[in-house]
Amino acid sequence: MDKLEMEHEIINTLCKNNKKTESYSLIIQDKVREKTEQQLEYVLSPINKNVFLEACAGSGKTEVVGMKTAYEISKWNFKNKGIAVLTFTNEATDTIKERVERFSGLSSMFPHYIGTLSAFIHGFISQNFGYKFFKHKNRDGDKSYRLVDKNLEVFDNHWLKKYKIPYINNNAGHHELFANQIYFDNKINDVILYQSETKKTPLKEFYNSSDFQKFVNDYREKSGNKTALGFEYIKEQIAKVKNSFFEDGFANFEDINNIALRILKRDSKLTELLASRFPIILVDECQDLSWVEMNILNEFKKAGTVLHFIGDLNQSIYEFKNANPEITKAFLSDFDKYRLTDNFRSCHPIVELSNRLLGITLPIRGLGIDKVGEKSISYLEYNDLSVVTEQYQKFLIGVNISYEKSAILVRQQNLKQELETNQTESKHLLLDALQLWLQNTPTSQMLALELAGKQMQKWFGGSKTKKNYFCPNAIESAFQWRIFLKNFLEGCLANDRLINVGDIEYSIWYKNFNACFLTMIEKAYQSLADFDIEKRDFNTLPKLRTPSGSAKNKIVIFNSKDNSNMVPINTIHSAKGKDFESVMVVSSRRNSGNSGGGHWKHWLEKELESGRIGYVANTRAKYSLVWAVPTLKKQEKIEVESYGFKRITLKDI
Ligand SMILES: Nc1ncnc2c1ncn2[C@@H]1O[C@H](COP(=O)(O)OP(=O)(O)OP(=O)(O)O)[C@@H](O)[C@H]1O
Repeated sequence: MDKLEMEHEIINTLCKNNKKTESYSLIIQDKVREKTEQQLEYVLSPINKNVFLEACAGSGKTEVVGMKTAYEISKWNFKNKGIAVLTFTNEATDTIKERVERFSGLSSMFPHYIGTLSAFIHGFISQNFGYKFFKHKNRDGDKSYRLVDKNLEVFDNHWLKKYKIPYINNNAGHHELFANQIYFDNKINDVILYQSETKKTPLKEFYNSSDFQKFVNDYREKSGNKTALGFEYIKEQIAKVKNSFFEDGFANFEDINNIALRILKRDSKLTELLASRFPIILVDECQDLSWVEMNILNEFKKAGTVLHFIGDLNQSIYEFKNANPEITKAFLSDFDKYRLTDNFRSCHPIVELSNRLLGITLPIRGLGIDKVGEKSISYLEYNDLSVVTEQYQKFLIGVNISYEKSAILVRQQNLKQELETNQTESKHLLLDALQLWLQNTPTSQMLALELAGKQMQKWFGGSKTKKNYFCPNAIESAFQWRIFLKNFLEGCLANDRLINVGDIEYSIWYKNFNACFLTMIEKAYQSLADFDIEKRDFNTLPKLRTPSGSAKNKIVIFNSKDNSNMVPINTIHSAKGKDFESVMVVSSRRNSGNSGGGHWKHWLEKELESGRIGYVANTRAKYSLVWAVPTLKKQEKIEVESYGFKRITLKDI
């Protein structure tokens, strides 16, 4: 079919319902005619074949998925089975629903389903049938699972104590863990011990660690049993706790996916039933599928469901949840391929640069307007991060792009916080911490804890870094340290003389503070004492002295930056799927191994996730892309400029 014939077919199908008004038909005609041949070809792609629509950044795939869905459901004749369109976020679900409603003229989607993949897996599989495969106490006829977050802390959820994981404790360099913090990883066939997104340890690794091996060997020596505490035994003991967690009707997010996969693998009849309920499944942003999610969909495929995957493997940035573009690519090898290679969002220089950096050889075209000419790709060197935002804002004024339509993107939260908070060094740590605590915003309170921690560690001793709010080495729980700081600050707030600082001198505040701080620190310490290796006598602490030169000055209220008139700062992950007229991607200062894709050199890595992280960031920009990088050496400058980046000079800002 040529373009005209394709348009005709789609318009006729979408408008065939007599009830549809003339204005609706006109909108549909416009919308269909503005589509490219590639876009129309996908809308008309067969739904009896597995298809991969490889859609480059900015290619309008959301709209295409919406039109495809509307086209198929306009032809649909079944009442008891339908198409499932699966996304990864509620926001994406809403956008697709809105498009489908607009293109189909329908307001009820039944028997079709548009929703997140998680809601689909949980709602149609695990919550309905999990109890058949795992023991479930089935209280009052409720056979579902209550989802318990992996990050839920036992501190204010004492009920979790019942599910404490045996053998995992501080002796082996680990915190206590509870059943909500462990899950099975099918891909590596091992249990994962979860402490945080950056600290997940496979059980085998934990078991073989020198600390744990020492514990095992000591035990064997003491008990005279040379085979005691073997790996399989420990694993079984852990499984017992996990099973009782399930039995009581609890599960974490990963468990729910595992339960679904187990159901589909064990019960082919049920899988066939589910596959016949959803004979077609479309997955938007398929590059974000984790290993287990892909295997769940594979069970549907084996039972007869046709899969349409839509996405961009170059934007695969969820390694931490086990999403791997190589595995996705292998899975897609027998799918029919369709492509969208026109980027309508970004101007050509930005598209060309992004492709070159990642080594993309597809003929992707940048069709967005080129509004700022040779300033489309620029770099800004910094010595001092605190002035970068201001310089970028001046640059934006120069190229006539508004702050609201721009974004500053960073890889990591800590860089975001650093850019958001006031960089002027605080001289009056506790006084400033109290003022910030009173401001009661997440950012100001984080900074308050940091300042309070910095002062406290001078008294406690032993902390080297500002990580965990300067938690001293002798304190075994960084979490309890945070609580202690919070309790201390809140204790101070009860004292009017410490918070009413208008028109008084610093020396007076310090005098007031010294008069009462002992009581407050002792009170806050009560909850920390159990986690402190050292014994403390706060009576021996020196009094806090007014920093020299400020005694007779009136107190100036410490302020975190007023963020209301600033370019918003986002992490790259949270900017996925969005676009901005100008984007400044800020590189971390150092190219250390653990900056996880945060340094500009990582964005030049073609084969690695860090390169894709850079790609996602770069392709958010429509007219202007700026890299803020720490001052470059001569060779580095040559390298950056070889990609076409133009240096932003003082005269630009
Ligand atoms: N055929 C077309 N002609 C003109 N503009 C189009 C066309 N198709 C899509 N667009 C526009 O291109 C822009 C980019 O679309 P969209 O944000 O849906 O891209 P995307 O494929 O989801 O990108 P990404 O994967 O990078 O997030 C939108 O403003 C959309 O309206």
